[in-house]
Amino acid sequence: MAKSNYVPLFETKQVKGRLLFRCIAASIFLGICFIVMYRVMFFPVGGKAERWTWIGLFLSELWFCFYWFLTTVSRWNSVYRLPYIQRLSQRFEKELPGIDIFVCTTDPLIEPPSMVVNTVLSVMAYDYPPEKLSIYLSDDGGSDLTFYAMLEAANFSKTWLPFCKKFRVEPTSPEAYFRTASEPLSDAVNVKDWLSVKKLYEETIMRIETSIKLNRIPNHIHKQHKEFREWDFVLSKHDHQTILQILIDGRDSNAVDIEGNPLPTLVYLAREKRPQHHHHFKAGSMNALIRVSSRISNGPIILNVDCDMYSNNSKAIKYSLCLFMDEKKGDEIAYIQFLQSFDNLTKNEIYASSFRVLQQLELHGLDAIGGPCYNGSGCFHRREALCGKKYEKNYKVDWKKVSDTKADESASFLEETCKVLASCTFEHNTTWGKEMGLIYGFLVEDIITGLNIQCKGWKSMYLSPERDGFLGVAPITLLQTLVQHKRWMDGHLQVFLSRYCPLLYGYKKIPLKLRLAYCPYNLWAANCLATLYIVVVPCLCLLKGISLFPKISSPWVFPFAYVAFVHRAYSLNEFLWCGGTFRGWCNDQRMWLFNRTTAYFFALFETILKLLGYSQLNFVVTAKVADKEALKRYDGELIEFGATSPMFDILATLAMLNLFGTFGALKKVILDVDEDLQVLDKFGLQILLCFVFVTINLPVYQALFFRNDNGKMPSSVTYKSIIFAMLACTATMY
Ligand SMILES: O=c1ccn([C@@H]2O[C@H](COP(=O)(O)OP(=O)(O)O[C@H]3O[C@H](CO)[C@@H](O)[C@H](O)[C@H]3O)[C@@H](O)[C@H]2O)c(=O)[nH]1
Ligand SMILES: [Mn+2]
Repeated sequence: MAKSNYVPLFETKQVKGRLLFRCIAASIFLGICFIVMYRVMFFPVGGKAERWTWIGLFLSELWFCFYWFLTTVSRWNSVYRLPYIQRLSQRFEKELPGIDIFVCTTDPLIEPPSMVVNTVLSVMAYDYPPEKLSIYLSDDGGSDLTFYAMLEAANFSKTWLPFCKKFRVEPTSPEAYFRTASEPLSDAVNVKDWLSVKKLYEETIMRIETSIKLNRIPNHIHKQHKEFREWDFVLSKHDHQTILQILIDGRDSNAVDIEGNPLPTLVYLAREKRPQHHHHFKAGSMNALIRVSSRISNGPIILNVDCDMYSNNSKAIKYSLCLFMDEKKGDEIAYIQFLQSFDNLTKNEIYASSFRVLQQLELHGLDAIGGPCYNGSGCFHRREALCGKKYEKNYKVDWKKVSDTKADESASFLEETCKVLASCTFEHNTTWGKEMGLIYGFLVEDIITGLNIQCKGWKSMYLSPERDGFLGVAPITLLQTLVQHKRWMDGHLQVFLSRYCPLLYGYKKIPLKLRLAYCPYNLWAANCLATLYIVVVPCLCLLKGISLFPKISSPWVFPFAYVAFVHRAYSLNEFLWCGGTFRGWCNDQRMWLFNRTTAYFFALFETILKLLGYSQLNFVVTAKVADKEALKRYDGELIEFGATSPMFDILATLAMLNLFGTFGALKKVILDVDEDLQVLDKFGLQILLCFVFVTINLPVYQALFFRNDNGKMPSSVTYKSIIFAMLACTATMY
C-alpha cells in the first residue's frame, strides 16, 4: 500500500480532565511543603517520647508524600486507543494471522471444570475465521475430570459455535449468556432451536458436575475414550508424564460443526510433573504451551486468559489486530493488555476487587508513557516478543508470510513428538524462564515478563473497549482477597528488590516516567509500615497525652486539612467518574486499610524471609468457589470473616485499639470537663483521625460483637484482640 493514502487502523486520544488533575496535584504539593515546614519548625524539644513519635510520624508522612509523587507521575498524561475494525476487515480480510489462545487451569476443586469449559467455549466462539484459531488448555492439575470436561466442550462446541453466529450471542460463554439472556420471541422455529441448545448445554454441564461429585469418570464414558488410559500412569497431581491430546484438529476436513463449518483447533495439555523438578507455576505452564503450540499451529499472536476469565466481547481479537497490524505504529507493539473486569461484583464491591481506578485511569496513564504492564489475563502477545526477541528499528512484519505456517503432520504424530517439549527436563540448559518466554522465580510472572519485554525495546498498549473484553471471577471472601493481595504484593516487592528493579534495570531502556510508574505497584507492600504507624501511634499518643498535630485554632491546621480533604475528595471523584458508587468508595477505603495493615505487612515479611533464604516461592491459587451461605452473604455485601487467621487478629486488634483511643479521648472531653475546650483544641485532629479509623472499622466491631452467622469473627479472635489492645493501652499509659 502506498504511504500517501495510509489510513490508520487505530487512533490515540488524550483523556480529558488532565488540567484539573494537574492543578489539584500542584496545590497538594504546596500543602505538603507546608506540612514539612510545620514538622521541622515545631519539632518538640521536650520529652523523649514526644520526639521519637514525632520523628516516626514525620517519616510516615514523608513516605506517603513520596508515594503520592510516584502515583502522580504515572497519571500525568493519559491516553486511550480507538481501533477501527472496519478498516481492518477491508485491508486484511485474507491475511488475518493465526491466533493461539492459552487457557490455564490448575485445580479442578477450586477451579471447577464447568467454569473452564465456559471459558474455553467463549474463546472458541470469537468472531474470527475458525481455521485460524487454536485453543490450548494447560491443565496443571493433570486431572482426568478436567480432560473429560474438555471432551464435552469439544462436543458441545459443534452446536454452540453455529448458535453464537445465528443469534449473535454475546457474551459467548454459555453460562453467562443463558444466565442473562431471554429466549427470542420472534418466531417459533427460533425459540425451539434456542431452547434445545440451552437444554443441551445444561445436560453437558450436568454430566461434568456429576463426574466431579463422584470424583471419577463414569464407567461407560471411560470405556468410550481410549485417551483415559493415560491416567493409568498418573501417580498424582505432582507426579505424571506429559499428556497431550488434540481434541479437535482444525486442519482435518471432518472437524466441522453441525452446519458443516470448520472448527477451531482444541488441544489439551498436562505438562510433565515430577516432585524433584520445580514447575514454576503459571509461568512454567505458559512456556510449555508456547513450545507445544509453536509446533502445532504457531500463531504469531498469542492470547492468554486465566480459566476464570471468559471472553465477553467477540470482537476483542480484531480490536487487538487493529493495533498490531497498523502499518505505522503496529510493528513496535509487543503486547496489548485488555482492561480486566469481573463478573461477580456486587453493587458496592465490599472487597474493592474491581480495581476501578487502577484499571480505568492508571493503566491509561502508563499507556501514555511506554505501555501498561502485562496483567496476566486478557493479554495479546506477539509470539516473537514473548519468546525473547529484541525490538530492532525498522522491524517489519509481513503478515502474508506469517499467516500460513501450520504443521502438515498427522495429529497423532504431533501428539507423540510434541510431548518432549512439555517434559520436565526440556528446559535444562536453555534460556527458557530467563530470556525466553515467561520469567521464572517471581510470584508476579506477568509483571516481570511485561517489564522485561518493554526493556527489550518493545511498546505495549492498553485497550478498554466499551463492551468489556474479558470478565473474571473476583475473590468471594475477605481472607481470599487478602491472600491474593499478599501474593501480588509479595511478588511486586520481590521484583523491586531483584536485579529487575525497574529503576535500575530499565535504565536507558525505558523512559524514566515508566520506570517511576512501575514503582507504586512494586512498593505497595512497603506501605504497610507507614500505615501501621498512622493507625497505632496517634491513637496511643492520644491516651498518653502527646499531641502530634497542630492545634485546631492554629493556622497550621490548614495544610493538613487541605491535603487530607482534597486528596480524598479527588479520589472519590475519580471513583465515581469510573462508574463506582459512594458506598463502593467507602468500601475501597476500608480495603485500603485492611490490606495495608495485614496482607502487605505479611507480604513484606515473606519477601524479607525469602531474600534471606528462609522461605520459598509459594503460589496460593485463589479459589473460584465458595459455599452457598458464604455466597449469600457476599451477595448481601456482608464481609466474610469466619476463619482464624493471624491477619484477622491484627485487623481486630487495631480496630479495638482505635476504639479505646476514641473512648479515652471522649472521656477526657466529657467527664474531665474540658471547659475552655483545651483538649479538643490540642487533640482535635488526632481525635478525628481515631474517629475516622473507628468509622472505617464499624463492620469489624459488628463481626466481633453483634453477628451470629458463620461469617462473624471467631470468638478466639475477639478475646485475643481485646487482650492485645488493652495490653497496648496499659503499657503506653503507665
Ligand atoms: O501452578 C499454577 C498456579 C496457577 N496457575 C494458573 O494461573 C492463573 C492465575 O491464578 P489465580 O489463583 O487465579 O491468581 P490471580 O491472582 O487471580 O491471577 C493474577 O495474578 C497472577 C500472578 O500473581 C497471574 O498469574 C494471573 O494471570 C493474574 O490474573 C489461574 O488460571 C491458574 O489456573 C497455573 O496454571 N499453575
Ligand atoms: Mn484469578
